[in-house]
Amino acid sequence: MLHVRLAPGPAPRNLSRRWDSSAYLHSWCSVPCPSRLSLSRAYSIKSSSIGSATGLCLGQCCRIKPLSCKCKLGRSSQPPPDSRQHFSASSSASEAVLTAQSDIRKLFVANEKIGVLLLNLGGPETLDDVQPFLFNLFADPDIIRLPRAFRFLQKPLAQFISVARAPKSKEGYASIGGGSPLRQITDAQGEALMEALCGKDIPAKVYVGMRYWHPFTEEAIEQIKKDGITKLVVLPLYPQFSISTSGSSLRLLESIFSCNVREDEYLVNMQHTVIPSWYQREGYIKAMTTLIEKELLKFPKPQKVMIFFSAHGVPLAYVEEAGDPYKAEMEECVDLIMEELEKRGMANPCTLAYQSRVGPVEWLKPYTDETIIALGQRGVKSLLAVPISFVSEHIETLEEIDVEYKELALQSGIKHWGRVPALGCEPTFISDLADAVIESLPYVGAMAVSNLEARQSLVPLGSVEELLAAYDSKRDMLPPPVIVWEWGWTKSAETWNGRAAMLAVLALLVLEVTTGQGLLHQWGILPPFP
Ligand SMILES: C=CC1=C(C)c2cc3[nH]c(cc4nc(cc5[nH]c(cc1n2)c(C)c5CCC(=O)O)C(CCC(=O)O)=C4C)c(C)c3C=C
Ligand SMILES: [Fe+2]
Repeated sequence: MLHVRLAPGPAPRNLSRRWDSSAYLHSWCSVPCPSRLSLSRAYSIKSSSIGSATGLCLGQCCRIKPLSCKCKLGRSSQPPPDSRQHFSASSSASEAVLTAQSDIRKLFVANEKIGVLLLNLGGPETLDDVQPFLFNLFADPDIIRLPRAFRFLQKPLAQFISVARAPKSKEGYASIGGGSPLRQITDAQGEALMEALCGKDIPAKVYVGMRYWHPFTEEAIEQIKKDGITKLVVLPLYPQFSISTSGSSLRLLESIFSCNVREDEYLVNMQHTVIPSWYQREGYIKAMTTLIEKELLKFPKPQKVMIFFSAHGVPLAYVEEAGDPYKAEMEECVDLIMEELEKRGMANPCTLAYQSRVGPVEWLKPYTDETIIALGQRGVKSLLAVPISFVSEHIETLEEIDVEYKELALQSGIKHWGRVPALGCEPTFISDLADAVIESLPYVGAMAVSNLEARQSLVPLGSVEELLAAYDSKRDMLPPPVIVWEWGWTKSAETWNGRAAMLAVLALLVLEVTTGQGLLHQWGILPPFP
């Protein structure tokens, strides 16, 4: 069990759009926001161990030598964590600012070395990387949930699916230049963040740890260790929390820490804090709104444009069975952006849908492709696509949205199409990330220092731990069956066909693994039977 100190959560919102997966269009309603897991806080834990990554120090100004850094101390205008508010609520003023300054100054007096670990998904850099990258992704139990009895099949199944999917994926990566731009963009964001922190008088080194490709999180932790970082802020680059993204990376960190706990004194003394999600931050919301505003103005009639938020989907069971807050956070995020747009005098209609589903199970609805067709049928003529779940350009913006969905939209009767670029290194956004890091600093190691049990795990008590615990307790369960059987080529039939195919694949794999004979061995995908 961990001790964790939570910063106060966002103030309750009293304006909320009612999101209903059966409806494509949403309207304002004055109902209180439903209670939900609030993860948008900084959690402090003293970790038992920490380790590696790619450092991005830009040089002179940001060297991890706080006292000789040319950054001036005491200019920070960040409120301390205890006084943090939801951005639409008013924040208390100068007293809070002073407390923050003195908290942060204390870190310098103690001559700490501050590190920021950016967590991201990673992407194949060449076409040859695609299949091994997919293997890493599908071998992650937070991506493919096998029943406990079938866990031994996780890797053979990952091998099978990655080989089967690689040709289609390769086509996609080939069409965007032969690889994912994710590493380059994330590195650039890391550099920009380091500069922004330095500009706010916080010398820190930024590391990038990817989940499924280079630079891997393990490498980042090794580098952090080599650099002797003493206080680490863990910042997943996903605005909204999902078990499948930030959750998976945090679980990996947890396992790295607990593997090292007995043998590594440095990691035992390392203190860190996690910022699990930050979709509600003022700078992020404003930066997104500004990007949307700019693109709207490119349409012939900006006020008539349907703003079409397209989020990466997750299987429905993550939300409904495992308590993933992803959908709730996504909906609130869209509400906040739309509120900000309204404040700026724009009252466009909007829609939220989910893209990029993979495999035979049901995913969050409405689906992006079906929604585009429905909007076309309803006579919508102008559509502005807004990728909302990720802050870098990647295959799903550059290929799926820009090519596939655009084509579908034009075929569906939409005449004017636009797409909002991903945030990348947009200055307001980067500056806000730097603020998030600074606000979390006083929490680093604040609560768990004297708690031995805190050394056992990264995932803190409170919302995140509850969330992951709930997920763990359900992860053996397959998604609920489709209860109403419909005849014909329906979604229900598709789902059942998919499940039947999945079971058949599993049965074949069991046979192969137990007998050592079959196609996968013949093709050299599985090693020869001992
Ligand atoms: C918030 C963002 C993302 C969520 C949630 C997410 C869940 C999720 N993804 C898959 C399967 C695949 N994802 C792939 C690539 C990929 N996914 C995201 C983001 C989220 N995924 C990113 C940023 C990328 C990398 C893109 C790049 O430029 O390299 C892929 C590989 C690409 C492809 O073949 O389509 C797969 C497969 C699942 C199953 C899942 C939830 C369980
Ligand atoms: Fe994905």
